[in-house]
Amino acid sequence: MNIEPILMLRDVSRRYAAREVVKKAGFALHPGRITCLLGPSGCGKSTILRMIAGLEPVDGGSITIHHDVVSAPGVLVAPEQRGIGLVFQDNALFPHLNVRDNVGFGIQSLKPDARNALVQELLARFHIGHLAAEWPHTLSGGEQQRVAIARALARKPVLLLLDEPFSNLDGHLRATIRQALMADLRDVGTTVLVVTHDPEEAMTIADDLILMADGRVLQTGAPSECYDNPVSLTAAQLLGEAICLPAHIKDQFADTPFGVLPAPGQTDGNALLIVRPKDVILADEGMPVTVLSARRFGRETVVAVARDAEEFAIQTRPAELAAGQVIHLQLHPDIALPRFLPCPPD
Ligand SMILES: Nc1ncnc2c1ncn2[C@@H]1O[C@H](COP(=O)(O)OP(=O)(O)OP(=O)(O)O)[C@@H](O)[C@H]1O
Repeated sequence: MNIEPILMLRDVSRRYAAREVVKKAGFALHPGRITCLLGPSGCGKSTILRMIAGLEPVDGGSITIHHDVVSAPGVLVAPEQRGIGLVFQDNALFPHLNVRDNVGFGIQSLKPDARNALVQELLARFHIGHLAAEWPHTLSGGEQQRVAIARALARKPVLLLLDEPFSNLDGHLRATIRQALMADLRDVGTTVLVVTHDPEEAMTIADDLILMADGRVLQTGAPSECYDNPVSLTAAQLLGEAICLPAHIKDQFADTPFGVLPAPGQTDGNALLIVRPKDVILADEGMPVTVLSARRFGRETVVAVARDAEEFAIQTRPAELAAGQVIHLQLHPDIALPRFLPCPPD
């Protein structure tokens, strides 16, 4: 991407006592884009967010906003001087202020008319104008979140950080609230970094993804690119089920349990074939596997199968399958190029 990044992390590390919890992490955030930082619990996501916000120092590497170094060993620009908005999981509204005053809290230096106009604009933009005189404790989780985000945006931050923003919302409302809120944030054009451990959430809302595990950034890129072309088995599994099968590559072709497949540009030798469950179909002939169980979910059946010592799941249309039955699998004809990883993968 040619556009100048708003924020850059270069080789950022963080230690707690002797334990390094963020290890040479690097990525860039670009203006107006929604980026999701995805990784399992404890992998260092919140620590990265706190370092970006200036709430913690870095032990190694640097963070720049536009071209200014805001964090480096011995450098720590104060949070309020970074122009970054941060909304935590609990939203942390001021309980003694109504919605209007919560939103206007950070802009008291503005003249009253300008302040009122901006608050009105944000209340309308985030569909909370009717709640202006309400107290935080009377609001639903989703409403509180809109107030917290409007309050953060009132200071016109260059970047908005959201830490697990949807984790407190009820399951059935979550997707609807998420979709509406992200649409509003897109309309505002703010640059947003969202921390989540939910792959579906990340795939749904992100323009750009950052995949993390064990303190390291594994991969950055568009969600579809990360999903279809994972750089490692760990990266593949962060975004959902990945089927991993042995392959042997020779002269740009791979010998795999699905037969011989094209493998352009791949190095000769043992490799792993990585495919998504959606890329595998039932067929009359192909790779034989034994059904372990079959469970119907709506219009799909999830079939757990075993091939030698490997077990994995595939998705298929409703089919009568019994445990112990041998079925045959092929790769979906629409699959572009199968993905191979060097062996061992990680
Ligand atoms: N102040 C601290 N002192 C010591 N260890 C800490 C501190 N903060 C975080 N850690 C540890 O650092 C690691 C990374 O924590 P962090 O909160 O960044 O992970 P996370 O990916 O955000 O996890 P979660 O999704 O569960 O919030 C964890 O093992 C955590 O226990």
